Amino acid sequence: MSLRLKPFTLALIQLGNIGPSKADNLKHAREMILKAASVDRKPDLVVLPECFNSPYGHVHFPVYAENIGYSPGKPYSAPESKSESVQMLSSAAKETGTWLIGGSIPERDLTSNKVYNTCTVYNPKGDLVAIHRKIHLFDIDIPGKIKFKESETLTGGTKLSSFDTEFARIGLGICYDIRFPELAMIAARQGCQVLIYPGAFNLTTGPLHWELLQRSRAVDNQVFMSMCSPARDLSAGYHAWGHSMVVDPMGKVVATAGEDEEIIYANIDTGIFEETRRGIPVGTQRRFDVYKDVAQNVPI
Ligand SMILES: NC(=O)CC(=O)C(=O)O
Repeated sequence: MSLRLKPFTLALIQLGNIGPSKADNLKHAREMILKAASVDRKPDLVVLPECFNSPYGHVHFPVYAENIGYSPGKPYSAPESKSESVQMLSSAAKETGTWLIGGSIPERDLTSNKVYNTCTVYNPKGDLVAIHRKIHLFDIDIPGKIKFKESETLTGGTKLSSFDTEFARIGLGICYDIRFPELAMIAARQGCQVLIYPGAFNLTTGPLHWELLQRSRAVDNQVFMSMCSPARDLSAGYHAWGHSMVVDPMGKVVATAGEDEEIIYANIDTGIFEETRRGIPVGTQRRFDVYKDVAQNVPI
């Protein structure tokens, strides 16, 4: 059963200065979380970008990976986690008294020794309440433009993830996951009104696809859709697109960042959510009797 969407304020931290020192990255992320929360109208939910504690690249993931003490099917525990990133995120959420989506970090599962690109989520008491392992790995090759193969060192997650707050049910994904509309549609059908995907598009795909995909997922599912990127750093090995964004259920961009480090805020308005669903009732007009072969895995 879906809980009711209530108005809330979302803050996206388009984090800059992500360099080789994990300690510096964590220190800077912590300062920015405190800064994001120290405004007159404190945000209810703060979000960090994909891979905020490590440079983004398959060679870096195993080197920066931390075990976060997570075993599928077992309860999460931030205070017991030995992960320095989890410790920092948990204490920052508690100190600010806000919900926190901790971007993503490379995570090592000690049982399998596999490495994942993992998002962790904290409530205002600092409890670790949700985890999302990036499901669709970013393996692309556009000749002369960009070649990237996360699967060289990462394993894809196998579970859909969402969490409930007092103001919304929120669906999670990470970056490339947005290209697979099924994930967003299932989340919406499970009652998520807001989808938040930490992400790091690049200078080839970003200009054409970053906004288009977010507006598409928002309109398809009549949800708020948001992606939070690192700032662009042309001295880094991977050049992130930036332009962290929040889109409303009508597909309107309600907040967007530039390329540099920046914190943007968006007021999530329940009126537009209800009006959109009432005015264009696609949620009740679907023809699942006609879409039978969607679930058949036939490559195109
Ligand atoms: N970095 C990603 O996971 C995805 C991306 O950059 C793209 O889809 O384009």
